[in-house]
Amino acid sequence: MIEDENRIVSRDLRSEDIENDTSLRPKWIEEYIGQEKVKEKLNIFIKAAKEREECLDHVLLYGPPGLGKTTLANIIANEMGVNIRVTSGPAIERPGDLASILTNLEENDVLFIDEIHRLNRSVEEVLYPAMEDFALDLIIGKGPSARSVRLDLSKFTLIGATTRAGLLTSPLRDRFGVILNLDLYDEESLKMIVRRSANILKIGIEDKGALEIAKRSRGTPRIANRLLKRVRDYAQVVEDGVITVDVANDALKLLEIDSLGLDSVDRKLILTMIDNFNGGPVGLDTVSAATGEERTTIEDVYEPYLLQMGFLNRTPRGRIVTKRAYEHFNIPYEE
Ligand SMILES: Nc1ncnc2c1ncn2[C@@H]1O[C@H](COP(=O)(O)OP(=O)(O)OP(=O)(O)O)[C@@H](O)[C@H]1O
Ligand SMILES: [Mg+2]
Repeated sequence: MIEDENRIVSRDLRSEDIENDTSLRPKWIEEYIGQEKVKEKLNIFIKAAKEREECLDHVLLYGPPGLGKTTLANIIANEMGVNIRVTSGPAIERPGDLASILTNLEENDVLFIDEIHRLNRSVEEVLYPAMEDFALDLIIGKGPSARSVRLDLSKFTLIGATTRAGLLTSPLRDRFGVILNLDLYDEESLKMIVRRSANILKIGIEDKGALEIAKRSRGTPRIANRLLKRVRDYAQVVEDGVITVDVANDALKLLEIDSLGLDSVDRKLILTMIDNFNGGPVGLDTVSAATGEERTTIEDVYEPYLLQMGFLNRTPRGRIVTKRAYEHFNIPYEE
């Protein structure tokens, strides 16, 4: 995903997050905050699979970046008591690469494929029999003498992650027994995530300070953790170290994050739609051309939050800016 590296509210992974992501990542379902429906289902499926001493059915996780898909894949492997092998769609270039990963899995292991929608077609075709029959179909020889040989694989659980389930081809999507949708987090869950992270990082924080960070995290744990670290810097240098609501407010103001967590790109999207298209309806491709932001980036990264905030409506005729958005930006709204 192409995005400005400096965007502090970007949901994408940045180098500073790598340390964050590993130390702050919950390891068990119990520690995983929010996403109650997802956890409830997983708890049942995991318990049932363990009782039958079988591996878990293949799982597809989808939702915007930074909501905890990678975290959940690791949790599933942990709860099942098996190894996890991590890779990603773009990293598996040829069918042979996938074949070698698959033949090296041990019984019941988890294979996690991030960005699974980016697998190329020839690689994807190797996955079909692997997922369905735990088998690999190899072609031996060339031309008229070529024949197909079937190789058995150990049973394994494939966990795929993607931003939108609709990006997968239907034969691939149909082979997942469990499909779980991660939603943006509510304020209360994000506040708990901020408090948990502060505790791990030994940062003093007041409840209202945590809430202030939660409110501006665009429903995304990765952003909440990143803001927490930046606010900590501010608290340490300018104040006496504890994150109070005032410290949080001052620090976030300095970071140019508005009261709802919107940043310059969000503003550009909404204001372009208002100024150039009278608030819509306007098609996504037109918005993309007018703002210079990629269509998929708009769809996967910006829109989910703007929709959740009730700033945008999706209609068959295109996107429409709502009255709420006009009010937030102090622009008169004409019915
Ligand atoms: N439910 C949660 N409770 C506590 N922390 C969470 C939760 N979900 C995510 N996090 C934290 O948010 C960060 C990002 O999560 P993760 O890397 O799993 O997101 P992702 O969905 O895989 O993102 P991407 O799509 O960019 O790969 C991690 O550091 C993790 O600690
Ligand atoms: Mg991830």
